[in-house]
Amino acid sequence: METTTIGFIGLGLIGGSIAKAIRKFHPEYQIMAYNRTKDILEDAVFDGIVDIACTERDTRFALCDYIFLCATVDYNLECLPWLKQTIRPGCILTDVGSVKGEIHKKITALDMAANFIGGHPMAGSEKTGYEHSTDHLIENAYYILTPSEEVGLDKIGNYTELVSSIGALPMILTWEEHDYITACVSHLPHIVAASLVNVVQKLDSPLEHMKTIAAGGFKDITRIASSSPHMWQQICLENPEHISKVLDEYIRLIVQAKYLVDQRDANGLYEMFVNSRDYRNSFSDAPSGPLKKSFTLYCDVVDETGAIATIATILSMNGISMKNIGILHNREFEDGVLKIEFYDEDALAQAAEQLKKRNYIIYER
Ligand SMILES: NC(=O)C1=CN([C@@H]2O[C@H](COP(=O)(O)OP(=O)(O)OC[C@H]3O[C@@H](n4cnc5c(N)ncnc54)[C@H](O)[C@@H]3O)[C@@H](O)[C@H]2O)C=CC1
Ligand SMILES: O=C(O)C(=O)Cc1ccc(O)cc1
Repeated sequence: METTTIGFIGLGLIGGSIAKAIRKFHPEYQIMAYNRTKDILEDAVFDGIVDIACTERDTRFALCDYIFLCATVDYNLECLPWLKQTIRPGCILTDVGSVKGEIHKKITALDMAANFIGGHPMAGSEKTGYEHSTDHLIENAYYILTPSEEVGLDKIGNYTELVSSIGALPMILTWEEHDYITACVSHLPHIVAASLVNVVQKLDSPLEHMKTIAAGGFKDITRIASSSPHMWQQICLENPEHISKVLDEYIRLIVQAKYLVDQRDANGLYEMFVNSRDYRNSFSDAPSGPLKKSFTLYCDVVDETGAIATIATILSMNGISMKNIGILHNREFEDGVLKIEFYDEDALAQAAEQLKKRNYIIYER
């Protein structure tokens, strides 16, 4: 039986991470890629991630069962007319862009809808480039699929399975739903983070006291302000109506907050914070989906020799088996935490209890 062939146009943070995840879970698949920077392709071949390094408009893309468009939005769009002439009839063409409207409109205009399923992994980082890609970036993250209306159910089924098989959680939405939802939970937060950082820059004195003492809360809420300015510029330009609509509501809430402050409205202010606290606490940080539930805790550790061994010893002395242990560096835990995975809920609860007893700071998700 012929093996599945997957093509990538653009092999940066997201393309590289998807390619690495496919290599991890489907080592037998054939992966081909084109990237503007040749060195990246050479690295990916050297890493064993890519089998075939392609040139621009390489005719070998005709062999692909899936093609992931993971370059910049404008380049992805630019490739479509050529892809229309190149792909084979059964090929699933997909992208990873943060906004879906523009590509769907272009796909329809080019009469390519029978092959196109938009994609958007809801995971990323403020860093870009293949060198920051990992095989676990999209693990346990929602992966939104926006099938074109003309795409067959068999293709949707196959693509959904592929997404699940590489550890992500597929969720099907229309592109309109996608663009409205992400305007609120992804695009607005980036604008808010940028504005917060800019307000400090504007109001701070030459001695930069504000910048110096900005504490954990400020850093948490503005971490995403370090993301790629070019990428977020493009996202805002691609999704202006939805972003403007959610900004209207956000500005209304900010004006209301100012009014409560100006009025010294103790009850109103309290209500505002109670409401946001309770609603935030009701968010699930651990997405549930077709994947097996994972029983994981995160623990702050001092960066010194033996710190991990001490924790491992505490757990084993209490008869608690670990499935996995390792240092995790991501945007949420800026300085790195120890991630410990257990086999079941009971082991997780016991481990949390034992570590808290010894004053370790534990985060459960
Ligand atoms: N960065 C993030 O956190 C997330 C990004 N996305 C989406 O993924 C897409 C890609 O983002 P990243 O992977 O972060 O960017 P990136 O900058 O890491 O990767 C883009 C890749 O495309 C290549 N490229 C750019 N122009 C090209 C051209 N003309 N020809 C060939 N290759 C070209 C670059 O060399 C680079 O390797 C964006 O559209 C973004 O909306 C989606 C989810 C998360
Ligand atoms: O939640 C965010 O905005 C992120 O930090 C990572 C990210 C960036 C861009 C996306 O399209 C999806 C996820």
